[in-house]
Amino acid sequence: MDSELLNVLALIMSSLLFIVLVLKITRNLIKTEPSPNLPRGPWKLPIIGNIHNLITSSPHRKLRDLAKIYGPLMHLQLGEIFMIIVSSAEYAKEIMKTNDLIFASRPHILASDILLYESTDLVYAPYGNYWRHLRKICTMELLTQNRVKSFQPIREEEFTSLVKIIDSHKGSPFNLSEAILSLIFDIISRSAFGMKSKSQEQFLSVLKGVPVGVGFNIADLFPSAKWLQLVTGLRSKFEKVHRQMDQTLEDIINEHKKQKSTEDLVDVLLKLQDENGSNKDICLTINSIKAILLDIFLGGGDTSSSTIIWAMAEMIREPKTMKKAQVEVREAFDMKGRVDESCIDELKYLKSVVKETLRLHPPLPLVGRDCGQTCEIKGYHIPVKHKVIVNAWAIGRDPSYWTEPERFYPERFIDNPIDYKGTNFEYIPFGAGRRMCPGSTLGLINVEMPLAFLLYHFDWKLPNGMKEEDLDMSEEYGLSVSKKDDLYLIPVTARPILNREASLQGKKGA
Ligand code: HEM
Repeated sequence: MDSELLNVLALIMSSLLFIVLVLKITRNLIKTEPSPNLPRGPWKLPIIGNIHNLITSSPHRKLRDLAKIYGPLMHLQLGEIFMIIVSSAEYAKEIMKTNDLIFASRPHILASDILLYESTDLVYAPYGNYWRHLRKICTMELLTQNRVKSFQPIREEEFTSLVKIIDSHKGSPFNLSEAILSLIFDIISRSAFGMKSKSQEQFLSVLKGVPVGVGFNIADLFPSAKWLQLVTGLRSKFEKVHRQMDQTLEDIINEHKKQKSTEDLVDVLLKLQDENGSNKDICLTINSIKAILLDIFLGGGDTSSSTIIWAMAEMIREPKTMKKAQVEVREAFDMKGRVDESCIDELKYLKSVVKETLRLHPPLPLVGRDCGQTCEIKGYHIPVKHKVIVNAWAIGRDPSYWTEPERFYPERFIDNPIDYKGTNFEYIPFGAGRRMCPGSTLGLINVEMPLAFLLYHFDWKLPNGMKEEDLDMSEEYGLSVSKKDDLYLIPVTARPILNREASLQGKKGA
């Protein structure tokens, strides 16, 4: 939770003590109407409700602890906002499948209004014709299997140059977190915007300043108190970042209008804008294009890079797992002398490593929806406009579905039909239902391939004689939940990178 929030809370709390006492006395004197059967929740303080229950930097953990007491469907009040917290696969299915249409919009937040062009992007657009139109563009044009495949040369080039950089640091501690973050953002920006340019570098540096804690900040919890947006400085922070990002996107789009190069996502969107000129109902404006590009950039970058780092951190703590993954990758690619995407489906164990990483560390642990219409879920009353948060992280660690849930054990996914499609509600790292992530194909290839490269070319050791169990696995909330401390590892080159000609000759000889 934000530090501004803590300051404001301290003020509110002290002035509330008196009110609480008065209310406690009057509560017993006034007879209330029988309330509908709302899910249970912790006792609520006046005005702040349950904010004090959530003072922690890891809301998904705190919410799981509360759900252990109050149940898998829990009612909370955070300031002016009423929330239903879902912490079991059964209730997640009720929200994301049985009643998916009722919960098809997302909660309204200040950040998306300012940063994402009044929520005209795909992630935050309210459910309706406009959202359907954007979703179609994403699933049929921008993020299709073929489109993702078309970016293969970009990925291979970037992975190869990463291996060269790591090789030049062999034998000494290397900041893998930093290198992977910039690798993934380079790949996404080259795929979305074309070749790297001056404005892209600027875009990346601007994004590093995006304020964290989106969704649980004080301005979102007291939306009617607009002054809070000013006092906390949140509005001006968001507006500053927005102005910088907007200028960068404007430059990128203008460059694309002038120059014709290999087709990237900006070109596809501009083409669709021309074709849609006659469709007055759904107009793809330049701002919608910018908003979609931000979804791809923000949605696709941090999620993949944090998953890669969690996977490497978990494997370094479990040397047998890392060895097993390395043996598999090396057996698959030793004949070719290099890693390529054509064999990725053969890497069953590596895929299980990624699945297990996403079970323990879903980059977006809390999936937000809005209740569009009063309804009943298994006998509980869910009022319209309540926010619904599905705790995908807690569900992925629920002992009712997972044996030894806290253990990193990729073997659990071998010969196990559970997949990412959002039909197994005990495993929903990409969400489920109509708002499910449309970028899973791109996201997964951007995780699996770099891991294959890292495991094929290098052995890895912890620096300074650190023991496996001493590696700090603390989390940090940002655009996604990532490992708090950068992961430093010592690379030992096991398979030096061959130049393309040499590897092709090796192939011919074989
Ligand atoms: C490891 C990688 C990723 C993970 C774990 C992930 C996870 C998620 C989750 C949990 C949601 C919410 C789903 C729901 O409400 O049911 C989501 C939505 C979304 N994701 Fe991803 N994502 C990843 C990569 C990507 C990539 C690469 C892109 C695009 C390039 C992307 C674009 C989006 C968009 C646009 C939405 C909003 C969809 C809508 O509301 O209709 N994601 N993602």
